[in-house]
Amino acid sequence: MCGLVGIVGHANVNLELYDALTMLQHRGQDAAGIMTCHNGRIAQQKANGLVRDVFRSRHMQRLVGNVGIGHVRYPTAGSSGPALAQPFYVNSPYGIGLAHNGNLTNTAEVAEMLYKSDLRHVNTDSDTEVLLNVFAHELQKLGKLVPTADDIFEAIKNVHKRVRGGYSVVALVANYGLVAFRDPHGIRPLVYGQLKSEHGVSHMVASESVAFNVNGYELVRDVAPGEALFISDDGEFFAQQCAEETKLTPCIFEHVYFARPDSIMDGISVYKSRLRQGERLAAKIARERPDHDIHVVIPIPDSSRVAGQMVAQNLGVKFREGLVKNRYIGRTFIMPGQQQRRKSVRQKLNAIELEFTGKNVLLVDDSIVRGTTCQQIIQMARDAGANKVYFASASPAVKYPNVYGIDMPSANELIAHDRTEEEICKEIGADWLIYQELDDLYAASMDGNREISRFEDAVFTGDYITGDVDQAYLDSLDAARNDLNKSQQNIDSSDENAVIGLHNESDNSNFG
Ligand SMILES: O=P(O)(O)OC[C@H]1O[C@H](OP(=O)(O)OP(=O)(O)O)[C@H](O)[C@@H]1O
Ligand SMILES: NC(=O)CC[C@H](N)C(=O)O
Ligand SMILES: [Mg+2]
Repeated sequence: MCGLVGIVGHANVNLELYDALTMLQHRGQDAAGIMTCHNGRIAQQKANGLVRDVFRSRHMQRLVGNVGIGHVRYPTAGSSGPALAQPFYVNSPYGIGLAHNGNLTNTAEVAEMLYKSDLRHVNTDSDTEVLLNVFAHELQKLGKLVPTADDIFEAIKNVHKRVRGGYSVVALVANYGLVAFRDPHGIRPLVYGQLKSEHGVSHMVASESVAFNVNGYELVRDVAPGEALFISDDGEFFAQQCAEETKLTPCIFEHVYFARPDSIMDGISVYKSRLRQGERLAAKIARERPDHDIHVVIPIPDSSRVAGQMVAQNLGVKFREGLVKNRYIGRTFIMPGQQQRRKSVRQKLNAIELEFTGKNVLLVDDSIVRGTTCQQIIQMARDAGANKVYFASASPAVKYPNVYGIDMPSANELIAHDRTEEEICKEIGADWLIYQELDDLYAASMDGNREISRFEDAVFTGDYITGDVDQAYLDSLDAARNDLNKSQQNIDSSDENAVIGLHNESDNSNFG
């Protein structure tokens, strides 16, 4: 998952972009980038690392302009090397920078068309570079020296016809303004907000509404599936539906894990959705184990805290923070390799022994994906002297790959793939395991927005809503991105002879 932001303001927007990216850091820890435009000149800084490490004051001084975009990256295509950090840039037409959250499912075929029919060169394995070139080509075809909002929307209509998958996008068109659009299913989130001041209205588009809060912007609405926004350099706002068929089908995993609880997406408070997940999970536990002997409920920080509280409250059992999180370690699930993930769980979480010793403990997590976290935490609970260790997941078993922007490419790496619940329970070393029902997970989110009748839920069901994902595609994704191959790609990309971004700064040192 990546995080996006785009702003059209009245003065330099670099600091607002930076603050927004820090609020979106949980969506991508691999690389960060900001691109701004002033008097037709584009400036950018992007590199591997966290937001606080990538941008120094000397970069901020150069990132001038009242229009800009920003990105934090969690790779789902190509390596995690610096050449694939976003935004991407193309010089023709106009000079366009683009950042993307999601994943295209027909990248290979579109890349081939770009080369053979559109005569465009793509220099990396990034699906985002492909997406940018499709947008640029469709704009170029219109042959306008000065594009109107309608021209931009026309180009986006053609982008929707050519690409498949999940994509929320922000783009900067030099001298003209900010563009934002969302795929026809609205798989990845995108929200629009405003700040009214004595200078007029400033506009912001972002992955999550928390990016508005830090900057004092008000959430106005979600960008609709298939819809595009264009905000000109001088703040004129245009919006148009650009897809022929649309149906809001947002990713349910945002509500389980990815989004911050203080965000509101597609009209749903993520916090309330997680509270309801906890209520529903407690009800299932009470049904299945009316005479349970749980002494204490302990959440696995961070993401399961909210659901965990409701599980405890509704079961009438004590809630205790028995695991302390090291605040300087990031999210483990979105780290690129299994070795790094495994090590991070131990660095990140530490048990308070007295909450475990001699007790029957119910550990609650939001999800079990590869099983890295729960296996280690269950062992920690035993080492701390727990009597019985039960485990509850606030989402159903994750059995199938994700192809729309979450890096779960390989079914074989998922602990629940081809295993029964009993086998999973044994594998993770728990005394008992319970999963949320899919209907209950749905209800927890739908109660926040009754207009949504379906979520993108393929990791639980294997049903891919874009209709183009077949076994051959899943096999090729697995081959390209399983942990072993990915680590090789990442070694290759860190080689000093590896391709570096053509428009990158040569100096990415962190001093100054
Ligand atoms: O089964 P696994 O492969 O271990 O993946 C699932 C775990 O990973 C995530 O935590 P993470 O540490 O990434 O972030 P968090 O602090 O937001 O919970 C998620 O919340 C689960 O705890
Ligand atoms: N997680 C994402 O949204 C990834 C965006 C894009 N596919 C990349 O790999 O850079
Ligand atoms: Mg977690």
